[in-house]
Amino acid sequence: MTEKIKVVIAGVRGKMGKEAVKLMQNTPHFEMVGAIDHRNNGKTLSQLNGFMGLNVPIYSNLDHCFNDTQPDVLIDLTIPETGYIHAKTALLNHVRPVVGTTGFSQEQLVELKELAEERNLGAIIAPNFAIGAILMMKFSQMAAKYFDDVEIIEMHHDQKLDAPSGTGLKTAQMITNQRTPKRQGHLNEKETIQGARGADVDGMKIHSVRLPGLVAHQQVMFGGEGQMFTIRHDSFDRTSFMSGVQVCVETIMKIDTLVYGLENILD
Ligand SMILES: NC(=O)C1=CN([C@@H]2O[C@H](COP(=O)(O)OP(=O)(O)OC[C@H]3O[C@@H](n4cnc5c(N)ncnc54)[C@H](OP(=O)(O)O)[C@@H]3O)[C@@H](O)[C@H]2O)C=CC1
Ligand SMILES: O=C(O)C1=N[C@H](C(=O)O)C[C@H](O)C1
Repeated sequence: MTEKIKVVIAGVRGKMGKEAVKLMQNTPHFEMVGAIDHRNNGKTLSQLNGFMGLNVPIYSNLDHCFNDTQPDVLIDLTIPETGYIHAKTALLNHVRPVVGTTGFSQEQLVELKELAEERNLGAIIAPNFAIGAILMMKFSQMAAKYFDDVEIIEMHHDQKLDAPSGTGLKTAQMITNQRTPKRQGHLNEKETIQGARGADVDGMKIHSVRLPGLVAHQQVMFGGEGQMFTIRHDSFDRTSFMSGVQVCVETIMKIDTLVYGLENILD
């Protein structure tokens, strides 16, 4: 019998955290050994609303949690500043981080990659766990070879902290690998209200929409002579992310470097 993968989840009370806990319960080869929650140190999950019967210890301090529970993997679903500290602390404790939290800087990604490689540990930072979103990004990268003019519109719920979204930023980076930098729009274009034309990556634009009712949506629009090509993905429910989380937890046990983006580990 293969051994179970022992997992700690940070951000358990959050929208993504709750789904990740269900994934643990429904996956026989995963075992949730601890939870990180800055408000409920010392309790067990079963003492919180919505986690009936789950006798999992809660910690606010990662070092204590790792020392007591000896996990293989940390899944982080918190906020940008905390997610970065959690990923770093995990690697320093020989625990492999699967990070869904978005909003990391380029410097933070480089630092975590160096740390993972120094320690020969797997680490995955996945701006989007949904397979449809990965395909949207890959197809956008393909299309960018033929269209230089592109605008990314990412749309999320209004509780989101980071803008642009991790997915929007990753899409722009993937397109940049194919597209010759080009300043889009009219040469003399002027914003009469700052920000009207969106964020700029090598002359391509990213627009962030935040509205109640949305979950996670993105469309990538390519314009050419007399034509428009639009690639769109919608996550209507956070269950859409969970098969990707599962693949990450399984894969991270077999790699010894940091992978940024699920597209790099899917067959
Ligand atoms: N990669 C992907 O596919 C996806 C990534 N995300 C990302 O995942 C992250 C979480 O999203 P979501 O679940 O919607 O957000 P929520 O706001 O619903 O959940 C965040 C959770 O993190 C907790 N938290 C905040 N600070 C700390 C801390 N210092 N220590 C421990 N826990 C902390 C919050 O607790 P409290 O409420 O008490 O502050 C809350 O329970 C975001 O960065 C989001 O962008 C989201 C969806 C998909
Ligand atoms: O905050 C969210 O909700 C999401 N965050 C990720 C992102 O920033 O791209 C993934 C998904 O879009 C949902």
